[in-house]
Amino acid sequence: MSEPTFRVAVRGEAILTSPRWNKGTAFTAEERKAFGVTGRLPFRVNTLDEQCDRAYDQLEMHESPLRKNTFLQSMKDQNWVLYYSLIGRHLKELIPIIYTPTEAEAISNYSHLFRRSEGLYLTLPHKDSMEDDFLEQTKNREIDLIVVSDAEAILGIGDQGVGISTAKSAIYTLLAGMNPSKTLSVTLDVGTDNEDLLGDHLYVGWPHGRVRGEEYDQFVDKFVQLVRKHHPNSLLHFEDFGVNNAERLLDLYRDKHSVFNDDVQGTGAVTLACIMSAVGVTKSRIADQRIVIYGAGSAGLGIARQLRDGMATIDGLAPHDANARFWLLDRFGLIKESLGPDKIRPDLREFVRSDSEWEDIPTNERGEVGLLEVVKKVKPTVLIGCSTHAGAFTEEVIREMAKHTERPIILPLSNPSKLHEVKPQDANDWTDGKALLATGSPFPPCKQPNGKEYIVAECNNALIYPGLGFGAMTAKSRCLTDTMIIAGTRRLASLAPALKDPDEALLPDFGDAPAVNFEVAVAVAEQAVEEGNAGVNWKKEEVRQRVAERQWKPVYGRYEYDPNGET
Ligand SMILES: NC(=O)c1ccc[n+]([C@@H]2O[C@H](COP(=O)([O-])OP(=O)(O)OC[C@H]3O[C@@H](n4cnc5c(N)ncnc54)[C@H](O)[C@@H]3O)[C@@H](O)[C@H]2O)c1
Ligand SMILES: O=C(O)C[C@H](O)C(=O)O
Ligand SMILES: [Mn+2]
Repeated sequence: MSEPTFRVAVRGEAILTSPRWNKGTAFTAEERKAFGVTGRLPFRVNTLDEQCDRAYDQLEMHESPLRKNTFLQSMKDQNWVLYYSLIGRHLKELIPIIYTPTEAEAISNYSHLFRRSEGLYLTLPHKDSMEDDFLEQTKNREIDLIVVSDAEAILGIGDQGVGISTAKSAIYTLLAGMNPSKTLSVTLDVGTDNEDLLGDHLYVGWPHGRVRGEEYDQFVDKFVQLVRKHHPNSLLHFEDFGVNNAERLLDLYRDKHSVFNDDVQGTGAVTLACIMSAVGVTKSRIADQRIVIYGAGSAGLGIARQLRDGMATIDGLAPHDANARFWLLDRFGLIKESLGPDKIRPDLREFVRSDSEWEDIPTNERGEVGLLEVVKKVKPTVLIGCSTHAGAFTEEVIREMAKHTERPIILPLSNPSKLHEVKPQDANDWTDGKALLATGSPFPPCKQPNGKEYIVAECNNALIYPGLGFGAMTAKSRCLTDTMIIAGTRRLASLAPALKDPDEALLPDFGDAPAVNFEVAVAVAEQAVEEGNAGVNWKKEEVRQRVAERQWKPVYGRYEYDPNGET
């Protein structure tokens, strides 16, 4: 690959403190002179490889994953090329450090680990100056992607006040090649109901109860309108909003802007790909599955809808018949009619079971039907957990499921790892190695009764969302349609190792996540072209090359000083 040349306007101390332009010891002698930093750097010029070796040695000195996370975060603040190259070279080892599970620990300690601000913080008491604050950071910038979170439901660890959007956008760069200078991470700080944070004198967010209702809606709307006005072609990615806002905001804005909710749509898509792979192993169809979903929040609903749509588009089942293949449970047990509107969100309506089916089934003292009873009656072929309830899939539940199903498909998806509904090794042991497993965070392989190892796939939305977003962005699509998402999902499913060998993992390895997300992006962009949503004039045959050309790679390139160049 030939080295790109950049005309850069930043010089002196400013270039050394710019994570976008800083090369540290890799500035050449000519560049040091041109940018006025000869006296600010030690003599030796290093290659990027040498810098990565040094950085990796330094990383190794930190023992705990959280300290490694902090070290890498500092490196991101100093030098993007080095940060992304280092992680790219040790992807499998370092994704769990910057992403799940370690990011959960980093976010819950955000105020104590805080060193340097990153991205944009829009705080409710500053709502009147929101446009100025927004423009201060974004004017004259081309922005392709905005990741926004109000941090109400961070992974499974709940309300964190300020948090996750930066890790999610770093994953876009690492796994899809999104240019980091064209991404913006936004925290909408509307307060927090987390008492620990409110009582912590070091808490850096707005120390106020979480604002809800009309005031919240107006605040979010003001932000979305700014995005639409100033960056009409950007993709707006919503992350970890609370269950009462996630789907609602998606529905509100999906016709007006290219929006994507990762917990609903990204999780739905990766899980559909995983189930497509699993039914390949069991030689059945998605439409034949009986699916129990434990935890009917954003992820649970997104998964139910995506699998239901998969039954319809892939197997031709009528949507109504497809709905009947699902049993959803939440904290009040099985979602059935008699729970009433207080306990059933309106968006769950299509999956509510009728009471008459459950009349003779034992309940608890509150009249709720628990998971074990549901498994006994339904005899599910698929059991999915997105409840944040660690250990909910007990030995009794798993053994009961395995009694009726030759190869139970079991996906404990709650993150981080400690919140998984069942440990994969336990599910493996309790099913005599028959379970087809995937988890939300990385786990080591299971030891099988026959002495072999079973690789547990990581069914995490990061296997697909970067590609979905990058595909839509490169094709300049006005929206990210359901059909584009299905195209990406099918492409991901087609890459599943289990398709070639049923003893292999249900999804591709995370070490291959960049290649996988590239394929997803190509499929999404092809679909956008085909359905007439693309804002580019590409033929379908050229999409692959065009997507590849637009990927940002962590290489330094040559710099020439130009006072009118890039900043
Ligand atoms: N693997 C992935 O890619 C992925 C993607 C999204 C979410 N998740 C994980 O799924 C979990 C849920 O995320 P979400 O965004 O849907 O959150 P959410 O807050 O929208 O939903 C959680 C749901 O679980 C329910 N719940 C809580 N305790 C329960 C219990 N004891 N029994 C039954 N239901 C219970 C809640 O009432 C809520 O409806 C989190 O742990 C998150 O990390 C994983
Ligand atoms: O962030 C993740 O690891 C996946 C998912 O979006 C989640 O909320 O758990
Ligand atoms: Mn999430």
